[in-house]
Amino acid sequence: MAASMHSCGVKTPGLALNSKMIEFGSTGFVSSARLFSRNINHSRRNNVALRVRCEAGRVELLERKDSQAFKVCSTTEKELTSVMKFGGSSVASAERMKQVANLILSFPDEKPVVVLSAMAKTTNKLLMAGEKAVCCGVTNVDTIEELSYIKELHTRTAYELGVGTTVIEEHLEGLEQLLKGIAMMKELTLRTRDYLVSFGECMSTRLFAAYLNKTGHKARQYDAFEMGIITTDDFTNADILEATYPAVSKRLLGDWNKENAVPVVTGFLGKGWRSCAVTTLGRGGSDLTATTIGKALGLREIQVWKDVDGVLTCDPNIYCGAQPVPHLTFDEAAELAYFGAQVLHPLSMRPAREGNIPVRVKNSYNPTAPGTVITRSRDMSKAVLTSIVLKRNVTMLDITSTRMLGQYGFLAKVFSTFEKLGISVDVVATSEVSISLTLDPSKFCSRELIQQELDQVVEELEKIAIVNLLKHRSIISLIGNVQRSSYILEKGFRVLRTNGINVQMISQGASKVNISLIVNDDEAEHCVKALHSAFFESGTSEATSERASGYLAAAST
Ligand SMILES: Nc1ncnc2c1ncn2[C@@H]1O[C@H](COP(=O)(O)OP(=O)(O)O)[C@@H](O)[C@H]1O
Ligand SMILES: N[C@@H](CC(=O)OP(=O)(O)O)C(=O)O
Repeated sequence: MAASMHSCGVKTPGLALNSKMIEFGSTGFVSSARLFSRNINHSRRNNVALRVRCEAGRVELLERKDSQAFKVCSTTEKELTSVMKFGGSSVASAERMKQVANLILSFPDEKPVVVLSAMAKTTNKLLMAGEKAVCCGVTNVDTIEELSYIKELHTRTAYELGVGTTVIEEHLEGLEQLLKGIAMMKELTLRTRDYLVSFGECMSTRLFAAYLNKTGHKARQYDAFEMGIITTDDFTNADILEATYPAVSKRLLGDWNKENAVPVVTGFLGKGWRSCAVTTLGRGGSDLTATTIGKALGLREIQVWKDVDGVLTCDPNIYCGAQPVPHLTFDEAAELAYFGAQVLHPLSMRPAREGNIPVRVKNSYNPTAPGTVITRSRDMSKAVLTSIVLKRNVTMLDITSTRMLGQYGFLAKVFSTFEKLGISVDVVATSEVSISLTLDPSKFCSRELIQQELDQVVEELEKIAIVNLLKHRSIISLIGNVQRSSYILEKGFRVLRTNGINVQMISQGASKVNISLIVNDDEAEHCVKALHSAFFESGTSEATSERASGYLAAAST
């Protein structure tokens, strides 16, 4: 289809607006066709927010936020269209960076904001180098193996990309200086840790932008902490603040309108609003950077490019027969990420859901695979189980009130203890006098503090209850259509019983997309495999759920 544009006046009740109408012809025009097929389009220009419906070649105005003159967003104009985020696995080497550049350029109608993570392994190596620097002495910093690895990787990549090392020299020198500082101080604070890992994203984006420029495609590198990503000062796990959205929009759109250079932005990083220091958004945080930018600019789509064919039915490291899930809702994806599926950052769905922007999870190693599309809603009529997620090494607490039945305030007292100690709870099941809940050790302040904090929790709770602390448990989350929870539970428990597994706690989240089961760590992988085989390989996956419907129909008669 071809799109032609002509000016017209769109009249809506109470508003006479100047706009353009898009008409579709009959020859190929990819981006307009996409606009057409997506049906609803959002546009933000000159502080005017529009919602338009594109149907039968016409653009109908649904909503606008003020009464100034505006233009309907047209893909024939050079507007930023999407975010394309590439994780560390996608930019692991010069060869991979070249392929990613080709991939981006293979969508000539896309005008993306590119978000990059650090080159694969870099973040872990930086953290390791920091740990070693604490105790190796200033004079030995240059012998730290991880420092040599990072220097060698980035220098080689610069040469192989043909961009020279000038763009990263300052950072490589700065990194060594920082490690010497850590060695001198003999300590690595959370704040320093964030500054240290930021070198990874700062270097990958500089190399990539330089490569695009070298190949004749105008690009501009941005450090997120200089570009308006404003966060809390919770180093290593900072939250994005609202002020980010207008700041990012102003900066990126302002520059784009002036110079039309592809923005290449560091994922994972932000700037603490009080400290003004570099912060990070938690491991895997580049996904959150991508959705935040997508929402800030009101873009059409957010793409996160990984090394797998989308979100899979379970972790492929647990079971290699995991299959791609074609469609998820924001709620399902958020639950899946929160309960441990490494593929998405736990908070990354929030901005996408708020902006109602579809997120597409794609494989940069296999770009033609359809991937997973994540949207606000989807057809659940055939959905049973979508994905199985495993979170290992959780601690479970059984808390039984020492008072009589019917005592009010028990739950409040228990939860106020967690609030006081700043510890978050994952899964909860309650009766009138007892509570079972799980705590995620990865959310404790630091590894060394885990036992100390646990002892403190138990000590506090023992003032009002008998406490039983159970370590080395796993949460298996069944993400799916909880309208079919009885069927999922019946089948799931049958599988677990056959395999001799004793479930120690069960909880169905208020989100209604997740049933969580707690089992011993050493049984968990086996459970996931058995459940996967029963739900996805014996004809009761989403694609073939009729038997489930049949079961429900039979059960209700
Ligand atoms: N349910 C799942 N679906 C897809 N990938 C998963 C799932 N659970 C765990 N993974 C792991 O997540 C990895 C992708 O996430 P991540 O490493 O953060 O990618 P990137 O670094 O490219 O952003 C995959 O390689 C896979 O091993
Ligand atoms: N480099 C950071 C941020 C990130 O998002 O990485 P990735 O996209 O490779 O998961 C990390 O390793 O946590």
